[in-house]
Amino acid sequence: MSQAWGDIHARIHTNLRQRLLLPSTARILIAVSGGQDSACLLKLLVDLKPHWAWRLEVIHCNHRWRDDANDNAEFVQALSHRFDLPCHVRVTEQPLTSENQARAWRYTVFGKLARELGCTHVVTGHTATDQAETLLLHLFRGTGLGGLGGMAWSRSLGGAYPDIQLVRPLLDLTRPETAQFCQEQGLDIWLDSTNANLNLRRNRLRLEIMPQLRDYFNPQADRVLAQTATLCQAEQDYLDQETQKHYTTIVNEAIPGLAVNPLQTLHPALQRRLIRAFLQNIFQITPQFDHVEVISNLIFAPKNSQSSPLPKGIVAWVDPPWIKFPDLG
Ligand SMILES: Nc1ncnc2c1ncn2[C@@H]1O[C@H](COP(=O)(O)OP(=O)(O)OP(=O)(O)O)[C@@H](O)[C@H]1O
Repeated sequence: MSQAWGDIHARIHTNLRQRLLLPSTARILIAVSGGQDSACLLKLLVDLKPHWAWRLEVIHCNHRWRDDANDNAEFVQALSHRFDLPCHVRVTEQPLTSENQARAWRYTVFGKLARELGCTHVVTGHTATDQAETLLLHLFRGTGLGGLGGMAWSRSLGGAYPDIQLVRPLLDLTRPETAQFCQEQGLDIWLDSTNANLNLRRNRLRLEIMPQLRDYFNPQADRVLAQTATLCQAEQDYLDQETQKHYTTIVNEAIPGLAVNPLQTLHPALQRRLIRAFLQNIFQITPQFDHVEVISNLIFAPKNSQSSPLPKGIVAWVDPPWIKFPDLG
């Protein structure tokens, strides 16, 4: 056993044990695109299977995006058969026009198949590098704490499949590590031609910017950014709870308005969150930073002060003890 294999094997095993990610004897559906991360995931679970007595199955989703999509599916089937695992391929019937749509379709497929097969867990090959890239993409786009939160190690698949857990056992491995693992294991990987397209922001980040961050700023850049994402997630969860706690005291949906006096006593972070939640719930708008600031500025403003217009032409005004908003019915 090579050093790297032993090291990664032990790290995954420890994470599985300490975080209670995948119980012994569980029936597990492994999501495999054929890329280096999910190939690494597949091999690691196969290696660890004797210890945990899992039953493993593989799912590959064919988005029909590329001419070689069928070859990609056959590649995953061959990889699965090499390890004696049943492989299920699902092909989309409707054309998928965006990454988000494709992801939503994949997760429905995962849930449906897991239910059919009696699998309690679906696992994906998301890594610390994915966490780091997502955090940077959100930062550049402009975001609050919410956009900086990382993916969880384990969560319910949700929707129609709340009883099925989505687990990401590789969240503290980096892409360079999964690449090295695949190479040392002599594991063929499927090279997705679209991954080389530098017009896609994530590819630019993955192929050019992340290597520079590792070389010039911190060799552990992926991991420290992923840790930041984890911290942001926890703080986001806490602030969400606090927002919920104050919402009914501050918000009057019938007026509709915000109660100025209790709002004045809160920290600006909570004030902003309450305003955002109010605008979303009452007016179904997704407020930008400036929209929330415009309302924040009314919290200590004199009577009859007005905001500049928000989306849908909404203008708020101060009428103590309320900041009032128009009733759009
Ligand atoms: N077509 C697919 N079929 C099954 N699972 C998929 C598919 N695409 C992605 N996944 C799952 O989601 C995870 C993250 O997807 P993402 O698109 O970030 O990875 P990728 O670049 O396609 O490939 P990989 O992560 O395997 O290197 C994958 O590791 C895999 O577990």
